Amino acid sequence: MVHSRCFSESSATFTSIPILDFSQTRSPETKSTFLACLRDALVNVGFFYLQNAPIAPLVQHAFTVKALELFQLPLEKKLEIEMVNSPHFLGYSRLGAEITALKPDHREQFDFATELPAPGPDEPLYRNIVGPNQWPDETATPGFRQATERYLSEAGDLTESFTKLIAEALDLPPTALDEAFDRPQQHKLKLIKYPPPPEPSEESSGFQGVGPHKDSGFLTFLLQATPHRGLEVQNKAGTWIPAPPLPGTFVVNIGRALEALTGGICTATTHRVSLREEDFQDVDGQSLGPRFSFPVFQGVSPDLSSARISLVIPDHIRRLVKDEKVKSDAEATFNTMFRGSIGEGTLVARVTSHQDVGQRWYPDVLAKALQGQRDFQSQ
Ligand SMILES: O=C(O)CCC(=O)C(=O)O
Ligand SMILES: [Fe+2]
Repeated sequence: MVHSRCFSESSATFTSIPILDFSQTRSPETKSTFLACLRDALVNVGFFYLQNAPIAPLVQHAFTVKALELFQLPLEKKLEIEMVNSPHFLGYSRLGAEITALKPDHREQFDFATELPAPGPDEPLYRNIVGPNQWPDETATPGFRQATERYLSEAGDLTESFTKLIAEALDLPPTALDEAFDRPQQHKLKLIKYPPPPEPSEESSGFQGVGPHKDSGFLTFLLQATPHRGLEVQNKAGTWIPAPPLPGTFVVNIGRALEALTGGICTATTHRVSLREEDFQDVDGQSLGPRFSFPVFQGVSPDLSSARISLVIPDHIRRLVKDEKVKSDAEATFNTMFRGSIGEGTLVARVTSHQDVGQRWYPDVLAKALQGQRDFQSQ
């Protein structure tokens, strides 16, 4: 079985991904069941499917249509908003431009975010992970910006409801995590296209959609917009568990910021997208075309550090956490970097993923990050 409704407790060596139903949060009788399932997913799995999320299907649909149109623009139009122009890591990344776990990802993507101004010159460098978007030419994609901002705004409201639910699932007051966020808070929306993998060959073997990684933010809300399989989640025994798209659901997962804030009680789980030829075909062997997925990464205040946050998590919740170390901890080199401020850790993660942006805007940070990676590997 690939996934399960939350009937019983999972363990850190989960073999299925729980399904939570957001509509249960609306009545006091069912909310406690929801919170129990959420608690289990937070401490053991780090991933769950969410049904009945309050993002209107029409808003999802309008955004998806516009997102697919955006990918159809000619390359020169996309390059007008190439990410390398932006010190805020927003804009277009060509196929293969992003690196995860030391290898290029076989995907093309656009990064957008809640529209906010760039930081002032006196603010810390890492605050530049927040800043204004590069929007595509409105005449080339009429209505794109509006549909995207609408979607991101509804997703932003959902992140706020979830922040309260997570606090409650940890038996904390609903507002306990509020201090982790800026007002307004910037969230990121990534539009991703994974073209079908090249014919298997010597060079293409080991092609990755996106390599094993943990997300940097608080929570991620992922819309799998096509029926392809490929997303996989690693349990603490190191086994990869598939997370295929379930119609009408989002895949929600915990990022490093939430893990750091809760001192590791909530677990940020490693995941990847594999590109297998068979995942790009339907049951009759017909091509499904490219895979599209749209994650929203819930941001936190870049100034936040685990040293500054005073969360006292009750003992009975702490006791739920089994002290199992994952056997292969992807990108473990980032672990120590999240001990400073989250903004600093995130900037290091970004320059390592987008080295062209790093080279242009943050050459010193990039040099240090690459040295850190080399030192880690030679240990
Ligand atoms: O495409 C997906 O399904 C997952 C993408 C992902 O994990 C990421 O971009 O962080
Ligand atoms: Fe991810």
